[in-house]
Amino acid sequence: MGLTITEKIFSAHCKKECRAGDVIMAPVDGAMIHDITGPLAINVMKDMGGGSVFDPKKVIMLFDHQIPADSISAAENHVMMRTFAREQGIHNYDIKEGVCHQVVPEKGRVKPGDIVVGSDSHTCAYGALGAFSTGIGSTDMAYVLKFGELYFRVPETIRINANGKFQDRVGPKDLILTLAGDIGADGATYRALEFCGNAFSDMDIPGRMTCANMAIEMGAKAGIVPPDEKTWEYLRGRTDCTPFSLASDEDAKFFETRDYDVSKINPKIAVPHNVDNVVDVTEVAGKPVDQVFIGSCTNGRYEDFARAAEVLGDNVFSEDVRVIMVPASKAEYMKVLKAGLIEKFVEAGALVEAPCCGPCMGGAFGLLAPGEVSLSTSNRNFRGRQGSAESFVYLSSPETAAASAITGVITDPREV
Ligand SMILES: CC(C)[C@H](C(=O)O)[C@@H](O)C(=O)O
Ligand code: SF4
Repeated sequence: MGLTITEKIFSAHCKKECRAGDVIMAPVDGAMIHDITGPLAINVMKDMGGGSVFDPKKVIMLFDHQIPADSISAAENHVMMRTFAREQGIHNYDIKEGVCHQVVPEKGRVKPGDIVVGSDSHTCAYGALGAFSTGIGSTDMAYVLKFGELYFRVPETIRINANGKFQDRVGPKDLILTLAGDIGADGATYRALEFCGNAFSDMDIPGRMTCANMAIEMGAKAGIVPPDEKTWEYLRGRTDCTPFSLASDEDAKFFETRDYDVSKINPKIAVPHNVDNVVDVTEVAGKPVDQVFIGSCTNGRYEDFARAAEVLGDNVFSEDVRVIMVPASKAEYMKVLKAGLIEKFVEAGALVEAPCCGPCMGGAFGLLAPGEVSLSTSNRNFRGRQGSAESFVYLSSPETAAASAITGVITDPREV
């Protein structure tokens, strides 16, 4: 019987055949730590005897959640991590580059076939580039920092066959929200999702990142798009790896296969307070919103802002809505700027902020008061996620967010 992509990646790293269900130790090709979970990982590594990290070139450090430091304790964490980076010879992107799950692929720190771990649950995002990447806890990260390997249970794979063409103003975020609603928040626990079909082969890399990013919202360890020419094109100039083929064998054993015709997918909304509480936008259209956030590692790339700008057209945003836009990285910010979209959005009434996680998890700014409603292009809508435990977060695509920011209520982007 053949092997899945996931089984092939682990087999290559362990230099023996690995099958779903095997518990193995595997070396990692990258380990990402950020300002929230990095300090604990470093302190536990020191408790384990400290010493040198396994390979400073494979440790990725950056600050993105509480930046610039929004408290004395955050500033102290940053200082502690900067000191560790200097002592260990680790390159620290500091507060300058943006959100971890945009910076890691953007800087060529992951490539197809890699195993990359990060002390952040959305590390599965790099599956968009054909890697097995997954979030781990800070104490596991301490072990990885010291030894460069970690134990894994090789996950079974759920294959998603998505074919067809999206309707206008419907796209990758609506597809991944559809999957979250169908599979459920724990429906893929400890499985790997594999994204196949021409909906993915036609999809650009940012769209694939949106989908892979949210694999964890179904409990999945990974969300992998088999590498193709688009993958290698994206990596050209970012890494020195030469293209190779990596795909599941046709006779590989899948835990489950699900088929989707994306032309039938309508704009979707995840309704508070669960990501798998997904409905067609028409079911909640007309609901007033107080704040619209376009950004995060899920939908903070130039392509996401271009989608929003296309819907905005010559309109302005509603006077009753606070529109907060945060590109996911410096590089993405510059693309949005050079395309004249910062000016367009500011003229329309938006507040455009420097790259960071921002309102996504109620961090440094953009917090909601009790009773307030946010429509967000991020990936989580748990109670209290963006502020008061009495506030409400709805999740959507950039297109739906832009349409709703114009009207002041949740709006089907196909109707503006
Ligand atoms: C702060 C970090 C631990 C957390 C995560 O792991 O996902 C955050 O990035 C989030 O999105 O909730
Ligand atoms: S943008 Fe949001 S989801 Fe992404 S890493 Fe930051 S807090 Fe987590």
